[in-house]
Amino acid sequence: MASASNNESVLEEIRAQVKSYHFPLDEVPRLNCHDPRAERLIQNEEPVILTDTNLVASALQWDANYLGEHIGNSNYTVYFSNTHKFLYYDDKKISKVPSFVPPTRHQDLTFQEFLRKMNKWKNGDPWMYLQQSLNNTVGPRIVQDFTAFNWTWVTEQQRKNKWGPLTSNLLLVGMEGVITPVHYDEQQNFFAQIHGYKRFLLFEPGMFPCLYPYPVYHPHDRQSQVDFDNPDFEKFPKLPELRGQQAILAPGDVLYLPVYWWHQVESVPERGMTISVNFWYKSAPTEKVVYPLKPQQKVAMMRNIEKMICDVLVNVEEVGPLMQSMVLGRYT
Ligand SMILES: O=C(O)C(=O)C[C@H](CCCc1ccccc1)C(=O)O
Ligand SMILES: [Zn+2]
Repeated sequence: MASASNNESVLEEIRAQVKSYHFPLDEVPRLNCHDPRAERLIQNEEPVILTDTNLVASALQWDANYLGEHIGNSNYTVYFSNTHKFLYYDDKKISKVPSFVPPTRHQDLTFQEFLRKMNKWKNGDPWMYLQQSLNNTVGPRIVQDFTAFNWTWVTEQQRKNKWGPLTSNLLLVGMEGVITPVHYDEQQNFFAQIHGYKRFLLFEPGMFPCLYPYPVYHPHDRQSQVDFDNPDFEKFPKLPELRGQQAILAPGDVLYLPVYWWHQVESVPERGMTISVNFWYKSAPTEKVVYPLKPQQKVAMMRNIEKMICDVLVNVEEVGPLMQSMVLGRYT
């Protein structure tokens, strides 16, 4: 296990190597999970990198060969992209947008088939990203490692923060350099880094007006329309107001990624393949509404309003014009 100090020096090296963007980035605090400041950040639903949780200590031995040997021969969803970006889309919403062209393809492969493709990958081949919820088809050794996760700590966090049930653990195995573009999720997330280095760009929910998500009915619902590598300031005039934080995760680190917080995830280039497991929890129900509403609550409300208008109008082409006639010249 790398000592804390040389983790810090590698992280410093990576901070110097990673790409900079048009917006400023502060550093997400990196704290020992026993530090009361860490607890307070989690209670305030703010991101924090937690060290010494031992959440996935039993998996720190995982690498491509270990997984190839022990994970079993069931199928895993492997995404393919002609670029290093993997923009997620919801298959179930494609019917609503006939012109939609999926930016990635996916195939079910055994882990061993995935590894074979990885080992013979050459420039010009599609990029690959394995993304699959862990299930009971994994081999006994992986079950043992999974059982040995620090469930005491994470379950205590779930209880203290009044979260709902754990909904899934997504296993992520990415080639170096792959990127999941900026989006938000509707669940609380403890993101555990197991192998390799991942860089998160994080933006608070209140940055919604600067990130221009696709319509709720669109297959890219919850994803930003903005391409950080080619920002269109005409189409997205509030983009210059964007500012965020970055979190670089080393093996063993756990990022608390609060619900509704925007994030882009990069497997740091030239640092090898990355292996991660996330822990998605249903968020706590709103007990007592307190005014002014939090940005997260406004996002949830906007989503409900969009969904209702889509349901009533049926033809999604009419949604924009209706909302514009409601707002333009009246609220603007
Ligand atoms: O854990 C998270 O929330 C992440 O975004 C991690 C991210 C992959 C997530 C893929 C995905 C994106 C949108 C909807 C469902 C699945 C990565 O590590 O590349
Ligand atoms: Zn996400």
